[in-house]
Amino acid sequence: KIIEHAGDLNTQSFDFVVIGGGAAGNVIANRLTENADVSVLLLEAGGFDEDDLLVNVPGFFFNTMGSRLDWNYTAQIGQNNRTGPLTRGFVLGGSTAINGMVYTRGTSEDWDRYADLTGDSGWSWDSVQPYIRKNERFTPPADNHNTSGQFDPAVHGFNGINSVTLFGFLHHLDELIIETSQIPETEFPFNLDQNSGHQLGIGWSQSTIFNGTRSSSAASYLAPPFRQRPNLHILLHAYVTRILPATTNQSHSFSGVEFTQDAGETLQVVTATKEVILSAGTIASPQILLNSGIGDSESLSELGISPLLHLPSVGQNLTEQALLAYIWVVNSTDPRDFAGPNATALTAEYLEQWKETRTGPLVNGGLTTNCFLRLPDNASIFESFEDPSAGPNTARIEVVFSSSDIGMFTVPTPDNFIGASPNLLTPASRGFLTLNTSNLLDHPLINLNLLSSEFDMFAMREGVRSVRRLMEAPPFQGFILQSTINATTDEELDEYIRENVVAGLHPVGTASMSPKGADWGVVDPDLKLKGAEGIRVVDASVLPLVPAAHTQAPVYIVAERAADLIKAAWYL
Ligand SMILES: Cc1cc2nc3c(=O)[nH]c(=O)nc-3n(C[C@H](O)[C@H](O)[C@H](O)COP(=O)(O)OP(=O)(O)OC[C@H]3O[C@@H](n4cnc5c(N)ncnc54)[C@H](O)[C@@H]3O)c2cc1C
Repeated sequence: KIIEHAGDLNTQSFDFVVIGGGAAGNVIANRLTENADVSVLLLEAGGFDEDDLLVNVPGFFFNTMGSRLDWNYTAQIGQNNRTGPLTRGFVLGGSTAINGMVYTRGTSEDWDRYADLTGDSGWSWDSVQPYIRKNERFTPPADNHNTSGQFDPAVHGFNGINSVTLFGFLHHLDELIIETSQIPETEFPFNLDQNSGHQLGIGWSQSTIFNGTRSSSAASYLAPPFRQRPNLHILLHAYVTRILPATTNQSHSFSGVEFTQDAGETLQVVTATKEVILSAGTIASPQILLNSGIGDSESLSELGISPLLHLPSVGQNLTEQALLAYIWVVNSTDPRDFAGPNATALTAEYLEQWKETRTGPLVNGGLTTNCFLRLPDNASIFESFEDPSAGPNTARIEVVFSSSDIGMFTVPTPDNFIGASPNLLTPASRGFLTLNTSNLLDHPLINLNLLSSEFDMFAMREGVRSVRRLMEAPPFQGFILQSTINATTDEELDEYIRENVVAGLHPVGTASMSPKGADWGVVDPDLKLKGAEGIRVVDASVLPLVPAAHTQAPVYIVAERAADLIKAAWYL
């Protein structure tokens, strides 16, 4: 059950303590408590309100950024000395309760590369198929339209826990995008299902939405029948500060979890008799490890933290996608087609419709169509750079379309507009995260270091040019009135990009998997912390490279497999 005060727990000892109730943590909590003999305590720093409209109404997701549901981290962008927000969910459900709901698994090449890199064939595309099915339950869209020709049922699961669906409200912009994909010989061909392992081209987007309502990991994996299990305890407002060694002389065996419910005034400790599962996400998981003395010993000592385990890769290899908002002024007076100046007034009307029937413009998530692109494979940049994408069927750029995204953009003009923005999916640049102070409650220092590689700058420039070609396609004639980026030369584009690039909000890699015995990485392919007993990391931080995808589905897949690995290790 869900409780708010540690005093309401009737024991301080559990088989497993899971830190963080986000995408991964809630999968683990659910799967381990399938066995009634296993006790699990899930500690979540944020709160939970099942009826929160900000969470439940898919069309409100842009408003979650910077809200009470956001950790509100600030990160170094890595260009022109700029800083920017790095939104992460601060609520049960984690970032799945505030994200854009886009469901993309990455390509078969992405997963096969994970298998190669870690030396564990269990991470290959073929091997993770059962975990995709355990997670996914494909459901009809909110408007119950006929979906034939919009996805391939053969590559989907219909019996998993988390609902995935197609758009429930059709935008004119999407009609134009799909029309473009039907043009013979087009550079942007139609792809029936971008989650088949082959993602290139234009397709209908899939989203984690059920019956017009967001399906977060809390709504799905912690739905009432699961959260009512007597062996599952969920403690809210529990901010975990450190993981503690089992005894003072056995410093590489960990079992204690320290947390506070009163902003650090008092610290409490619970014990995991089997394992601590760290699922606090790409930012907080390495932060908790560092706070605990697990990281680069020298820099920990400099901060006054006693090093317990020397793992220099903790917080390194931070890999984040780079997004450049690209707004287009459009010739349309239909308020459903764009994020226009009347958005606020319309929102009230749309919300009434949503409340009454779970239909209307607010039932859609962040994307209703996707476009995944390669860049020219014969470009001279490849003479000096290895391709950072996973292979020839994996995109380098995604065009992020936005139509009725009320609240996302500060309206640049009084005109009506849409977004078609390049997102660099497979960056070569790497950032890092370190502690700022030894204060356990301070935010860490996050440097995303976006576009620091010359390859990434090249890819983003070409991404802008690809978007321009797309918007010049015949179906958009008469609809698109004006581009809001005037830069054309490489130099002009670079300057515009440096000034405007933002975080793609899919960071991974700060507690990376690597082969057993490797001299880099933080966890083994079974997600156990290297050189330690009693800790496993299960969340986006373990992905050694970012997939060419929005990251929630990959994290669900990792967590579903992790649950099986844990069960196998303990014969559960
Ligand atoms: C605004 C936004 C939009 C996004 N859009 C999409 C999208 O459309 N599609 C997609 O696939 N992905 C999207 N993502 C990314 C996706 O949501 C994440 O990759 C995924 O949720 C990561 O899962 P996780 O388990 O690693 O972390 P999270 O889901 O972030 O969960 C971490 C949990 O740990 C908790 N926690 C952190 N620190 C502590 C602590 N010290 N003590 C206790 N608890 C703690 C957090 O509160 C949170 O609940 C988006 C993310 C954001 C922020």
